[in-house]
Formats: sequence, structure tokens, C-alpha cells
Amino acid sequence: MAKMFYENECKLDALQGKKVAVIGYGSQGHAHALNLHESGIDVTVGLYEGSKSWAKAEEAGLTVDIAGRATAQADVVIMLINDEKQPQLFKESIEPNLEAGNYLVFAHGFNIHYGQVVPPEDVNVFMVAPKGPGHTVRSQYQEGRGVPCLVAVHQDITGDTLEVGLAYAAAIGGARAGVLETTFKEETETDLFGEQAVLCGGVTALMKAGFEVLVEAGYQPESAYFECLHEMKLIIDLINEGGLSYMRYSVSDTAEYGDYRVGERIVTEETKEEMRKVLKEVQDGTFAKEWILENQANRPSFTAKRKMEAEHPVEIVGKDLRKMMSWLKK
Ligand SMILES: NC(=O)C1=CN([C@@H]2O[C@H](COP(=O)(O)OP(=O)(O)OC[C@H]3O[C@@H](n4cnc5c(N)ncnc54)[C@H](OP(=O)(O)O)[C@@H]3O)[C@@H](O)[C@H]2O)C=CC1
Ligand SMILES: CC[C@](O)(C(C)=O)C(=O)O
Ligand SMILES: [Mg+2]
Ligand SMILES: [Mg+2]
Repeated sequence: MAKMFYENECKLDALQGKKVAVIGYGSQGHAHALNLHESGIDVTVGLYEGSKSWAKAEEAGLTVDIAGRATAQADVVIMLINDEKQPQLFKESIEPNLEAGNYLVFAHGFNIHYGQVVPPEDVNVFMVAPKGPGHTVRSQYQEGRGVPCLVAVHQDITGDTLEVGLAYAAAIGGARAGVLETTFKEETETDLFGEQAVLCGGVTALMKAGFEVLVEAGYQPESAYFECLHEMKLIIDLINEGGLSYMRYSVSDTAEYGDYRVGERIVTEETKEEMRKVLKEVQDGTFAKEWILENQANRPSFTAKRKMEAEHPVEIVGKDLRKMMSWLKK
């Protein structure tokens, strides 16, 4: 049975009086640092000399120091730099500055699960992994809402690591939506599978395929963009709010009938079989190994793919159409 925690069980007291170092100030880092700060927690952001994030964090009113010094003065240290950069920074600047009984924290289990970071035996290790992008972790917190989080304990030296983890989840807003207890293994494998097969890889492939089929058939790219990309969020918002049936209640019966008739012709048993292969590659470490080697080789295929994807016609037409929507971020 899944164990869920909500605000009444996640006491901020477990974090009161403790100093937190947030290492990194990108998508998750800025959200954690600002949410913790506004929840009354003592936060220092840890970066490196010359980081482009440094000025942003200072402009937001936060204390900033280099990662090693931020770690040395903290009780709780959360690793919010890019996964692939964490092992080196950990060895050089974090590990030498950790003290027995400190809390080392992750927002994703990759480096612990695949053995890229091996923490000293005398520190507590836990994870608070928001199930949403960092910018949403911040905007939801500001609206009095929260993004659900997963919590997991890897090492518990002082006997209170789960309580500190739950307090951390509450301080970033996650306990408003719910905190699910899990393991580093489950979080790592489900997160990698989800982002590859469904949330990022699956969704973008589906949108591009729909766009391409309409444009090939001679329809205007602008029309194809509105249909296959822009409207996706509006449909997903309804699903997020009330499940599949609420979306189906809001769309026309014509759309609902088409949904039942066609959905399984698009995501077929063959697609599910491929999803099972993707999951296997995550579980047996094939993906992790490939991503580590890609970074060691200076990201040749990642960089080429990023450039190619940015030049896709759906990106070109979308950029122009979004210029007219003043409420969207530029
Ligand atoms: N992005 C997301 O929404 C989610 C991310 N996560 C996890 O959160 C963690 C952080 O990811 P994410 O927020 O995407 O990271 P980002 O790429 O957005 O941000 C990385 C930050 O780390 C800084 N940085 C890079 N190298 C160093 C270094 N050597 N020393 C100190 N700071 C450094 C960068 O500074 P600079 O500006 O100078 O580059 C930047 O501020 C990862 O473990 C990820 O898996 C989990 C859930 C969702
Ligand atoms: C879906 C991508 C994600 O796992 C996330 C925002 O939850 C990530 O790694 O950024
Ligand atoms: Mg995720
Ligand atoms: Mg992820």
C-alpha cells in the first residue's frame, strides 16, 4: 500500500534551526532555494566562480557562496546541479566539506542508484523528488499550491532522516499536493522511463508526427500547430484537473467517439512492446551507461540532436504564433 504524507504529517520543525545549502540555481535550484527561504528556512546557494546563475540568485535576495564553502556551513546539502556533473563536484567540493550527521539530499536518484556518487557512511542521505519541472515547483508554491514529491531514505544515521525529508518536502510546497514514500531505485527507474517514453520523448514524438502528417497532406502549418501542439496543453489541463473522464466530458461527443475509435490504433501493442524495451534499458543500466559515456565524449549526439530538433518546422511556426500571445513567456 502506497504511503502518502500531507501537510499535517510533515512538520517544518524538523528543519528549523538547520542551515540548508542548495547547490545549483537552475530549474530546480532556484525553486527550492526561494521556496525554502520563503518558508523561513536558512538557505545559502552554492555555485562556482563565474556561474551565470550567481547574479540571478543574489538579485533574488539570496546568500550565495562557492559550493564547498556553502556545504561546510550547512547541515543539509541538496545537489541541484546537472546529474552528469554531480559526481565530479561531489568528489572535489561536497564530500570534503560534509560532517558526520549531515544530510545529503538529491532531487533524482540517478547518481546514487547507478553508483556514481558514494556518500560517506556517517551522513544521512535522502531524496525529495518533485514530480514536475522546477519552474512549476516555484510558480505553484507562489500560488499557494504545490507539486507532488517523492521521498526516499538511503542512509539514516541520526534516526530522523525521514522527518527531515518530509519537512523539506513541506518547505518547498510538495506536502500541499502529497508526498509519496518510495526508494531511490523506484524513483530513478520510473522517472527515467516516464520522461523518455511518455512525458518528453513520447509526447513530442506524437505532436511532431501529427503535425507532419497534416502538413504533408497540404494543410497550413499554422493550423497543424494549433491542432497538434498548442491545444495539447489545454486538453492535458482538463485531464490533470479531473482525469480522463473530465476531459471526455468537456470535449464534444464526436471527439470522444473518435478518441475511443482511434487511440489504440496509434499507441499499439507494438508501441507498448517498445516501452517495455525502454524500461529494460533503464533497469539494466544500458541507458545510464550510454548517458555517462555521451557526456565523457563531450555530448556529440546530444548536441547534434538538440540543433536538429530546434530547426523542426513545428518550432519555426510556433515561435511566430506565440509572439501574438502576450501572456506567454518569451
Ligand atoms: N529540471 C527539472 O525540473 C527536474 C530536475 N530534477 C533533478 O534536479 C537536479 C538539477 O537539475 P536541473 O534543475 O534541471 O539543473 P539545471 O541544468 O537547470 O541547473 C544546473 C545548475 O547548476 C549549476 N552548476 C553547474 N555546474 C556547477 C558546478 N560545478 N558547481 C556549482 N554549480 C554548478 C548551474 O550554473 P550555471 O548557470 O552557471 O550553468 C545551474 O545553476 C538533477 O538531479 C535533476 O535530475 C528532478 C526533477 C525535475
Ligand atoms: C519529465 C522530466 C523530469 O523528470 C521532470 C521535470 O520531472 C526531469 O528530469 O526534468
Ligand atoms: Mg521527473
Ligand atoms: Mg527526470
